[in-house]
Amino acid sequence: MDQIIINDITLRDGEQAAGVAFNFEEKVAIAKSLDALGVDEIEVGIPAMGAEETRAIAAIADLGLQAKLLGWNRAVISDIQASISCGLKRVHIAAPVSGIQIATKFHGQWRVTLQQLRDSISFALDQGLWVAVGGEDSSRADENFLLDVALYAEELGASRFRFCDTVGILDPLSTFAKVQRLVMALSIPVEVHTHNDFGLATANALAGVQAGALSVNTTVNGLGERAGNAALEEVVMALKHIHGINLGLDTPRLLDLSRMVASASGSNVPPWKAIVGENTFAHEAGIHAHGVLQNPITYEPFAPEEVGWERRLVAGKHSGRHLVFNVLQQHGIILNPEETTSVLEAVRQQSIEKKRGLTTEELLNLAHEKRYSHAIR
Ligand SMILES: CC(=O)SCCNC(=O)CCNC(=O)[C@H](O)C(C)(C)COP(=O)(O)OP(=O)(O)OC[C@H]1O[C@@H](n2cnc3c(N)ncnc32)[C@H](O)[C@@H]1OP(=O)(O)O
Ligand SMILES: O=C(O)CCC(=O)C(=O)O
Repeated sequence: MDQIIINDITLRDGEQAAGVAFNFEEKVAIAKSLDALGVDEIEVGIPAMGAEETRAIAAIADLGLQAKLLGWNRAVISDIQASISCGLKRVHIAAPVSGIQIATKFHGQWRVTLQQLRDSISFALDQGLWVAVGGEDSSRADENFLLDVALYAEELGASRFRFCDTVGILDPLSTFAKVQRLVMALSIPVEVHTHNDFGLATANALAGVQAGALSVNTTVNGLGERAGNAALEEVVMALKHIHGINLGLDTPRLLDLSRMVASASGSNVPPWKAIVGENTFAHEAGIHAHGVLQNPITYEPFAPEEVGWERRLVAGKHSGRHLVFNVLQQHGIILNPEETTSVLEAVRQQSIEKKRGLTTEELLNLAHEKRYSHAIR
């Protein structure tokens, strides 16, 4: 399998999540962090949105980042002009391809859709731009029409075609079949763009890659329209550890990037969120901790340091003797078996009362109390 390109769209589809609005500084900082991580491409936003957005995009274009920058455009010449005025050299041009969307946006006039696509691609190429084309709602499009539009875009000079599962209705098998059909028919690379409406965005993105897509759209934390997009951190780590495709990104930066985007989007990451959630490398359950203490891979798919985390042992309702003994030992307290059992019982009780795991300080206090009560017995 060739090198896979990550085209991160946090600054475009990510920011389209309802209620999310990055300011100038946040957009620039996120672009810099994506670049430092090593993503190949960044879809920086939608220049047609107007002055504030173009100011941020132009500032990002001025940074001289390694990553290639793309502006998102409708198949409308004024959108492309706005991209050019930001200093962008690459444009993504989107056209609806499903009957549903052509009915809504172009009153069912598919010829007009194709004319607008042709005019905007030709205009962009005449201006010396690199052009990618997106088939919006590809997954619900008639497959022959989709293929015709993609071939038409290729013939007009587009350098890549984006297959969009715009409302996230595919599963990995159907994604594979639809993407493979395009890959086999086109000479230009195919990009896969997936949504998480049924929780399948990452799985579908990976299926797209397995089908031959050479480029994947991702967003940090999976931020995006409705239930979001394929999460950057999930796609990158799954490609590496499930499919053996190491993109060479500086993955220990993923955690800080996730926190930056969570803060800028005002959307906290749930603790159980893959890769960047705070429980990803936390172990409370006795059997897990017992295993991890001997060999971390017993209950971890890869080392926490790879993505910026440290492993944590949390004393709580489900803990066992080994965890309690070990955490206290790390703090210089060696308990005998009787004391350990007694601390463990108290941990369970307190955890239920507090409805959370205990902090290290709370565990240490408990250990001191129990030791003292055993000593004076
Ligand atoms: C699946 C996706 O994520 S697509 C990206 C969606 N992102 C956004 O919408 C966020 C940014 N959007 C905006 O700021 C605005 O919608 C703008 C600036 C693009 C357009 O704003 P407005 O002129 O006020 O139009 P509005 O948003 O109400 O309607 C969208 C218009 O774009 C048209 N349109 C939608 N998609 C396309 C397309 N791919 N190509 C050409 N025209 C399109 C619609 O038919 C409608 O046209 P009309 O004004 O002639 O009826
Ligand atoms: O780029 C396109 O064609 C549309 C992308 C998109 O955001 C979507 O289809 O969900």
